[in-house]
Amino acid sequence: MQVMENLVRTTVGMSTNIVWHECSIGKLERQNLLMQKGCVIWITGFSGSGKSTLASMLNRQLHCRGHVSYVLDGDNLRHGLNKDLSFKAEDRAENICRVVAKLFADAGVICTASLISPYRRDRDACRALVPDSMFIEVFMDVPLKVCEERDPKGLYKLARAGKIKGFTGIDDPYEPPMDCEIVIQLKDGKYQTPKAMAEQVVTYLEENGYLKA
Ligand SMILES: Nc1ncnc2c1ncn2[C@@H]1O[C@H](COP(=O)(O)OS(=O)(=O)O)[C@@H](OP(=O)(O)O)[C@H]1O
Ligand SMILES: Nc1ncnc2c1ncn2[C@@H]1O[C@H](COP(=O)(O)OP(=O)(O)O)[C@@H](O)[C@H]1O
Repeated sequence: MQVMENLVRTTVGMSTNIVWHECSIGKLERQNLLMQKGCVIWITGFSGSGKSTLASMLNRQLHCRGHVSYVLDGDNLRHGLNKDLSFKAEDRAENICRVVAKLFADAGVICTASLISPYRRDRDACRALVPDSMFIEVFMDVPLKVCEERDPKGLYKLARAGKIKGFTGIDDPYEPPMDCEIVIQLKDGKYQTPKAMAEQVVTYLEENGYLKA
């Protein structure tokens, strides 16, 4: 690190001689304008567990209440920003840490990231990137058997037939959270509707002060 005329030049990774610029508008001002607290809602679970369904319904509910929200979906990110990444463990880790949810949350947006994110250490690394209490981890506690029966894209069938290698839950691991903010699970022995799942998350946001400045 070098200091020259009040400018601090530094090196981060491969970026040399870079200087951090402070913005004149801070997080609190953005929060007051939007009347909400930016945060990351991180939805993790098997393929077919309902991550995208919950993300979509949740964002519809937030939008209807006048909140600014955005969805980052693993499948969608892999169509662009993350298209160079495979499903091997190190690429899944890179896939997750490249997710720009932190920036959205800093901008004041309620940002939903919906990714399998199978490894605990990768999710914890993401949590560590955002300030305290801005990271809300949601676990889709849906057994593999149910996800496999749903199989809306036919991927489990292909994985069972050995046509997709390293498929989460079949021949690749999934580590459920040990302690997360929200667990979506059976209620009265039945799966909740997408509307009820989204309401559970909205209630959490309301009770924890995210839906006001
Ligand atoms: N090998 C393997 N394992 C798991 N999933 C696979 C695989 N290959 C392709 N797909 C499809 O990719 C979607 C998951 O992408 P993610 O970016 O969320 O995965 S990860 O977080 O990097 O593990 C996942 O989408 P969802 O069903 O929405 O979870 C699948 O459609
Ligand atoms: N709460 C639910 N009850 C019943 N079916 C659901 C529910 N949530 C999702 N599904 C269905 O399960 C399948 C997988 O959902 P999806 O949201 O695509 O999962 P993921 O994003 O985790 O792969 C879809 O066919 C969807 O309609």
